[in-house]
Amino acid sequence: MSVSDATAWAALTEHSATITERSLRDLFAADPARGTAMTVSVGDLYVDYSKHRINGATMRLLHLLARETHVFEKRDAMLRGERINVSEDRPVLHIALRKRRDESLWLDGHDVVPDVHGVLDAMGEFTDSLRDGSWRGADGRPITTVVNIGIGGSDLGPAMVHAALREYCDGPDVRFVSNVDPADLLSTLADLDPATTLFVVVSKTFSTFETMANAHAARRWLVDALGEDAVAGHFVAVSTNAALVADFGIESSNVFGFWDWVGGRYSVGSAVGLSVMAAIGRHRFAEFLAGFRTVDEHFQTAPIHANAPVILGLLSVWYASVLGADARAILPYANDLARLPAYLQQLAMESNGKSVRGDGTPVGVPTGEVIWGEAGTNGQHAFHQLLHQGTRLVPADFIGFARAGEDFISLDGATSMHEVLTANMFAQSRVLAFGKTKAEVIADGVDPVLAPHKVMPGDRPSTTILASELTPSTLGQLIALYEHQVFVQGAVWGIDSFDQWGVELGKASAVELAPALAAGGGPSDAMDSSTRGLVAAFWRERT
Ligand SMILES: O=P(O)(O)OC[C@H]1O[C@H](O)[C@H](O)[C@@H](O)[C@@H]1O
Repeated sequence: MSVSDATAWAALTEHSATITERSLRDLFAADPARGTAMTVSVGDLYVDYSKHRINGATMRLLHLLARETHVFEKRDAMLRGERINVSEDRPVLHIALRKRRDESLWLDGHDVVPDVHGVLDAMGEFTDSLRDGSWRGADGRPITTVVNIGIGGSDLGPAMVHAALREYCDGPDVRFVSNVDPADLLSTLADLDPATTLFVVVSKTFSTFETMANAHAARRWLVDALGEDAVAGHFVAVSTNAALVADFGIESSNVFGFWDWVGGRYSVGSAVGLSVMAAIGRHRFAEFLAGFRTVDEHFQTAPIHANAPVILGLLSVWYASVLGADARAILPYANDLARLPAYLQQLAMESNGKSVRGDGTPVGVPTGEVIWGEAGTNGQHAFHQLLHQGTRLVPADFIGFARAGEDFISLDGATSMHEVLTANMFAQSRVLAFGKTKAEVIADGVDPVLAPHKVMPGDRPSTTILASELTPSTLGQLIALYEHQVFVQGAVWGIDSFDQWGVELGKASAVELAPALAAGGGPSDAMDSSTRGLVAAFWRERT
């Protein structure tokens, strides 16, 4: 059944007209307990969804929608290892990465948990040797810098997590190179000594052009300085493709594997997190995985009305598909989470930016939102104007923490900077929701002619996720919360959230075009007139 055929769908569409006539001021006045009732706790995360354009009836209809679209059956099919990634004929088992050693998860008669822990143990031994200095580079000195080379899921996850856990990084310096733009690699290597640098080449397929180009360039940089024999001590790989890693010249003992049932954008808890483990150590990495597990277990067991990823997934469907919101803002009030919006862009948009369902038929309703955002308070001085007074509906996710690792006293000598930061986060969601009427503006003494400019419309929805502190565990919880939210969206829409065919044609087209830009190339009549013009302009500017 297509989502638009569900009984709940017609009911939600009808209900949307009446609920959006009611302001959030009105809804809060009608139910004094709303601000605490419309909340859910999972692990260390307190999730407040009271500032959404919903009431109890909306939630009941959304629950019906989840039942009619078999969200829980689809979740259970994923957990049983069924091949729910239909277009690639693969199971989807990133939750296995977070299982405890004493648990099991059977796939085709084989328990994959011992495999997962075997790789984690190997990662632990390797990263211990980097961290204690016993892994020696070509001239006998310990490694001081790890350079992670990867792109997409092989970069965004480890880069985001490494930045987020800045306060926990006590191992070698870790840097990230992803772009095929030579500027990325050059700027990263500029101040490095090859003898104390180790490269981690991360690629699920080990055939991604950008990663292979950067890895080969890095190899040349190293070999030019230290000779061919140095490669073994300065390159390790993370991949599912052992054969291609061997062709590159990395020893099999220096390869950390994972499996095709881990999607790239769901892989930061696998060996793809090797650089993170090097930075924070294996015990902190275990805490990170335990954080995921807390939310995995909640997703599997919590009833529908108290299941945080289910609630958040259904709310995002409500906005994207029923109320017509095209975008969602991710606003972490934590500078160390500055890369979270980029990470969630891949997680959400590559998963659910689809138009057809698993069986190839059209979805029939708008799907994945445009995800964007910036760390607070920076965004307040840039784009929050549009959120507050613009014409578009952009639900926002505010993410903040009760405690800061380190803090400074603020300007008034009494409040800390972290307290001011958090006050800003609470204030933004409050003003977005409740606004300021024309009468209130005029009551402040504003000239009635100018008052419309200062009216704050309100009724701008948001979720607030408040955690105790940004730690490996709470970060794992937050990521798992979003992973499962994305799952719930895809389940309602009936799409395959685990493939990414939309990125393939662009890659093939770049390969086809590259010779036209290389020596001896140039525009050709076979090209469309725009591409021909661009290639001609490229050559004009070159010569
Ligand atoms: O890890 P790799 O195989 O190198 O893939 C890296 C990335 O490239 C692909 O184009 C996909 O769009 C991403 O989902 C993937 O994470």
